[in-house]
Amino acid sequence: MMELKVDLGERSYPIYLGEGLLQEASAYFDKHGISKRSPILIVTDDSVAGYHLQPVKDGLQAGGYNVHSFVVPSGESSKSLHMLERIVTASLEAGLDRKSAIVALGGGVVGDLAGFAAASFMRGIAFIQMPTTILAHDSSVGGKVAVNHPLAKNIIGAFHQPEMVLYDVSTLSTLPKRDISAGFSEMIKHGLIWDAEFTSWLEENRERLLALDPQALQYGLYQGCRVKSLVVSEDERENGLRAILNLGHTIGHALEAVAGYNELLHGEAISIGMVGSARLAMKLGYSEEIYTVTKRVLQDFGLPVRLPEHYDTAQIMNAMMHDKKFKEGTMTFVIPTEIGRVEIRSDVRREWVEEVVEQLKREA
Ligand SMILES: NC(=O)c1ccc[n+]([C@@H]2O[C@H](COP(=O)([O-])OP(=O)(O)OC[C@H]3O[C@@H](n4cnc5c(N)ncnc54)[C@H](O)[C@@H]3O)[C@@H](O)[C@H]2O)c1
Ligand SMILES: O=C(O)C(=O)C[C@@H](O)[C@H](O)[C@H](O)COP(=O)(O)O
Ligand SMILES: [Zn+2]
Repeated sequence: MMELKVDLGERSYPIYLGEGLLQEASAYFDKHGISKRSPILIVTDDSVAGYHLQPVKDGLQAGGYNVHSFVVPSGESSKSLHMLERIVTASLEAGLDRKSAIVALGGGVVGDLAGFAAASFMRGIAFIQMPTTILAHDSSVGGKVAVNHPLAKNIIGAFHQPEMVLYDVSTLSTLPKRDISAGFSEMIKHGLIWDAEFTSWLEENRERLLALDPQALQYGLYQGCRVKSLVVSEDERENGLRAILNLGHTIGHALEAVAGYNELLHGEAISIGMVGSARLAMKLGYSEEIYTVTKRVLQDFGLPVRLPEHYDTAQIMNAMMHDKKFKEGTMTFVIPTEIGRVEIRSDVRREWVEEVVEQLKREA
């Protein structure tokens, strides 16, 4: 088992990463003082539930915890106010109180949704992340929790840090192929924004990673979590540095919203968005090499780099105005300046963005 700390003063917490951790959930809950006298609610989705809900429930019940569960349909559409209300109903029916915890067992959708339920129920109760996707090495760390609005991604949310992240990597073996690739999109992002060596390592170890070789996978997840926790520890509430974690997201989030959250997976939209950011970097005078490497590594991991023709550029431009980095009438982009380095730029011209969106439709 490997352990990393997210260093946030009194809100600090550990990320436990290893095989078979879900079977030991009860011992971790004991270690973190989770109450046995107040009910716990596990939120999961209908795919994950089939594999992991019962064993996790059984283990916690055997350890003396009073466990309830709520299962949402799998997919991005569950990150909605409607589903949030249903979780609150389930929490009230199960008798959750201010000493209760909500547990997210699943990928980023369940993590963001259950986390926002924990942040808002009774104005905030304890929250535990049990990630089951590769992408969730990103989403389970850092405390950003939210649901979507039809017009804007993650626009109703909060910062609410978990008590711990219990990352059982043996759950990843049942992931569908498309979600494996999508998960690597955020891992590649962590390399591109922070660590050129890690980016090269990802390229060199692509085959092992895509085959879910346990050693390679755990190293990759550890490095991804490390970058994420370093950045979050510096700037918990995105007053500055944390925005670098948004590489590819200004365009990517707009694509997800325009498509009604049911066409591109988050990791896929971010992949296209990162190629867009590399193209914007060229317009700002940075080298073509950044674009070439970004596109190559994403394509090698089976990720899309081309925007399907039917996406309307004007709609994408409008959706980008709802980005949380859009302030005082100015769009802000995370721009790669070399592999492993990015800059936050507010001097990107609107016509360049339009051109880049059109270029993304012709990406080979
Ligand atoms: N809060 C953050 O900092 C943050 C960071 C990155 C992404 N996100 C959010 O995360 C979401 C995407 O997360 P995701 O890619 O994990 O999506 P997801 O939660 O929808 O999971 C992907 C798919 O895999 C299935 N699944 C999950 N675990 C499985 C397992 N072990 N075996 C088999 N199937 C499994 C799910 O049912 C789903 O169909 C987006 O909503 C994105 O906005 C949040
Ligand atoms: O944790 C962050 O900060 C990130 O930007 C990580 C992103 O991968 C993630 O998709 C996040 O939810 C985006 O944040 P948002 O504030 O743009 O909604
Ligand atoms: Zn993301």
